[in-house]
Amino acid sequence: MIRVQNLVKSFGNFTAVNDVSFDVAAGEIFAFLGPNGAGKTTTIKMLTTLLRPNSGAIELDGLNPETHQNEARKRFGIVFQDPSLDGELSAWENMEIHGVLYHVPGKIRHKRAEELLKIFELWERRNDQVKKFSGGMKRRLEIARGFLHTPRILFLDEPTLGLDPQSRNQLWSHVKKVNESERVTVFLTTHYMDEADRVAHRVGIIDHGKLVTVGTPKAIKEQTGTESLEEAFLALTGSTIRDESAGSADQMRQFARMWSGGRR
Ligand SMILES: Nc1ncnc2c1ncn2[C@@H]1O[C@H](COP(=O)(O)OP(=O)(O)OP(=O)(O)O)[C@@H](O)[C@H]1O
Repeated sequence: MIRVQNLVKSFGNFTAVNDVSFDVAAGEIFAFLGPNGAGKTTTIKMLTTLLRPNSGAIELDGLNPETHQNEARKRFGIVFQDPSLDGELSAWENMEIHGVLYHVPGKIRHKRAEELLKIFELWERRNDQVKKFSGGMKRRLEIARGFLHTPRILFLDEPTLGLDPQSRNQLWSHVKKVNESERVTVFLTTHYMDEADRVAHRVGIIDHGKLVTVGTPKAIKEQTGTESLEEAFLALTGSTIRDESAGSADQMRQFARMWSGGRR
């Protein structure tokens, strides 16, 4: 479903993503795990056609996003770290706008919005203004919205950042439900090791732009002789994961710009 070969992205002399290769199978939940600054967001931006790689190849659902950009974009949904909902509008209206932007026909759009709002436990609150929602509810709505146009792949960049453990668990149980019922491939980034361990079928550990290992959480722990991914990370990289607050503020804006024709 996703195939990445020898991907490289440099900013000036600095190589943010350094010769990264991996495959993600259809229907898989794949976690890209690494500390802040490891190169996760840069990789997601390249996969979602927001950034052009210096070199390497990407295939999404059999398509080369460089040559089939519009077709490729229709195949995926994306939820960035920063909120992109309109707080003045209701949950239902936020879903509607997204559906219209993606040209989902009215009948299908409404049926799907209802299903997703129910799965993500927001149906009762569909007519409330989003600004009155809790952080967890807003995240759930963003993810429900990301599924609206029935993407083949959903990209989630640090979706649980800043949420309490209960909201994180709730969010993942909903994502897993859609992943299982629709076989949507989910590519997520996180620096929460425990989360990757519980949620992902397979994990890729990235540090300083290099992919250190890829495998099931179980295999990675076995390979390193450790009990947790936290320890495995330490064994593989010689350092503990740095837990800082991630703060890139411009991704949705960039995405909007990209849709209107510009690209970095
Ligand atoms: N446009 C840019 N210009 C220069 N350096 C950049 C640019 N974008 C990212 N970087 C650098 O590339 C490195 C990787 O950044 P990236 O955002 O991919 O990390 P990350 O693993 O996603 O971390 P985070 O969770 O904080 O977003 C960082 O050192 C970052 O400062």
